[in-house]
Amino acid sequence: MLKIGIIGCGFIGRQICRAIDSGAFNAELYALFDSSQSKALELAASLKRCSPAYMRIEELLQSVDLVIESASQNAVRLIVPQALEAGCDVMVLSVGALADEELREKLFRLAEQNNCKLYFPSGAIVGIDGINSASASEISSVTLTTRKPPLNLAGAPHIEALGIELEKIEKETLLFEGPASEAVKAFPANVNVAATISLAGIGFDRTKVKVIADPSLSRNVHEITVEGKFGKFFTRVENVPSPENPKTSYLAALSAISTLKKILNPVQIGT
Ligand SMILES: NC(=O)C1=CN([C@@H]2O[C@H](COP(=O)(O)OP(=O)(O)OC[C@H]3O[C@@H](n4cnc5c(N)ncnc54)[C@H](OP(=O)(O)O)[C@@H]3O)[C@@H](O)[C@H]2O)C=CC1
Ligand SMILES: O=C([O-])CC(=O)C(=O)O
Repeated sequence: MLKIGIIGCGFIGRQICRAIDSGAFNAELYALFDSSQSKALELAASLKRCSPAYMRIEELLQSVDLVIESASQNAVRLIVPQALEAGCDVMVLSVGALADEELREKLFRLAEQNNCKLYFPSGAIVGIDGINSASASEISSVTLTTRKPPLNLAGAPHIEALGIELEKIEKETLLFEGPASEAVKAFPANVNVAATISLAGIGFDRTKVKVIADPSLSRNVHEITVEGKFGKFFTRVENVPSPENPKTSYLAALSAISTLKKILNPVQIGT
């Protein structure tokens, strides 16, 4: 049975643990790790069927088959290379870390050398299936427009660097416009989706991103427009934010759970 280790026991990590704990998967939730040991222990104690152990990273990587990173871009930089070197498959949620070309090439090389799989769930967006299909031919442009309630953007380096007072925003306001390579650094906990789109499509420099704060919204809205030889498509999702971490949409956790299902299931649907 596939042994799973979860790195990061926040909103997404908890949702994945609960899904495995429901008994829906033929997999064992074997180990947890979080920078807060008490958070991981609390999560483990809340589960009914599974009894994952809290482990040091080195021990966890020697014990599991699949590592699910649901922590931070920093965790991707520090832990994912070690996980691949240890022969683990890895699912990455903090995809924005892959804007760093050196890290991206290192991870792809390690995955190949160690015969491991790297999984990037669709996360909080809809349309990755279409981008995957379209990229079998030529894509000419990809644009992501992300709209969030202003306070869901709190703490982002871009907001802090410019001293933007989010609570004073009274109407729809464009806060950022630029390539995905810059967007994921400016908003590392808000537009990981831009990185996933870049990986699937035309890369971090050609993928254009707009981030808009909109006080009339209660949901996190992502729109994608893609044009290429196939024609053109537009997707829009209005995501319910997690009550525990409103920067993150519920759909992102569901997409990780769905990716796990896909990994375990012999029947594959969609691109
Ligand atoms: N791909 C996508 O579409 C999406 C990706 N995300 C990303 O997924 C990740 C998880 O999201 P979410 O569950 O909402 O986040 P949370 O903040 O709710 O949980 C993350 C947890 O991981 C811990 N953590 C952070 N860094 C490390 C580390 N280096 N080692 C161990 N633990 C660490 C945090 O601890 P502490 O609080 O102490 O830092 C926290 O407990 C985030 O990076 C988020 O930006 C989110 C939404 C969509
Ligand atoms: O959950 C969302 O709406 C998107 C998000 O935070 C991210 O991509 O980092």
